[in-house]
Amino acid sequence: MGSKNSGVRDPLQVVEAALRGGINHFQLREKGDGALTGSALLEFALHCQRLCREYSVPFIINDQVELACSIGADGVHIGQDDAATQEVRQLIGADKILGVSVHSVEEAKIASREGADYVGMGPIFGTVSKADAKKPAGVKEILAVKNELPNLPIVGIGGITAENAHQVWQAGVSGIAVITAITEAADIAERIQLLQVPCKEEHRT
Ligand SMILES: Cc1ncc(COP(=O)(O)OP(=O)(O)O)c(N)n1
Ligand SMILES: Cc1ncsc1CCOP(=O)(O)O
Ligand SMILES: [Mg+2]
Repeated sequence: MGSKNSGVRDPLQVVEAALRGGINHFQLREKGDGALTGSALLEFALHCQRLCREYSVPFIINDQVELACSIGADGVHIGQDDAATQEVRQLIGADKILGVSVHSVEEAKIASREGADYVGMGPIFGTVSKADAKKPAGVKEILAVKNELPNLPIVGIGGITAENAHQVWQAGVSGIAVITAITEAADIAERIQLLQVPCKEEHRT
C-alpha cells in the first residue's frame, strides 16, 4: 500500500495495525494520484521501514529501486514495464528479496532465470487499486506457472477479499498481496485472519 490508500485513516496507523495483525511482508507502493515524491516520500518510506523493523517484517519497495537501495530496504518489486530483472538483481545484491510481476509461464521462466525470488501474478479479480491493471485473469495462469515451475513462489494479487481468497490459496500460491481488503477493513487484525484461514484449512486436510 501507499500513503493514499487508507482513505480518512492515517496510513502509518493502518500499516502498524496490519503489522500487529500478522502480515508477513509489507510492500510500499507509492503511486497514482497525489503520490508522495522527494523528501516527503523518503520520510514516509523511513517511517514504514521503522515500523516493519519493529515487527521483524521484511520491507519491500515497489518500482523505486534507487529509493530501496538508498535506505536499505529488504527488497524490491518490479513489473514487466519497470527496470530489467537482471539489472535490479545486480543493483540490490544477492541477499535482498526481488519480486517480479508476470502474466505467463514464459515471463515466469525469464523472471526466475534472471534472479526473481518470487513472482507476483494478477490481477486475479477486478481491482480498484491499479489504474492500468490488465483484465482480471483468474487463477488459470497461476496453475500453469505452478505446474511448470513448482519451486517458484507465486504471490497472487488483485481484488482478493476474505470471500474469494480461498480460490487463490487453492491454486497453490505461497502468498497473497492485498491493498483494499486490509485498508478498508474496520477490524484489520480480524480481516488478516480471514484472508489466511483458507490456507491453513487447506494444509489441515
Ligand atoms: C506482489 C505484487 N505483485 C504484482 C504487483 C504489480 O506490479 P506492476 O505490474 O509493476 O504494477 P505496479 O504495482 O507497479 O503498478 C505488485 N506491485 N506486487
Ligand atoms: C498492484 C496490483 N497489481 C495487480 S492488481 C494490484 C492492486 C491490488 O490491490 P487490491 O488488493 O486493492 O485489489
Ligand atoms: Mg511496477
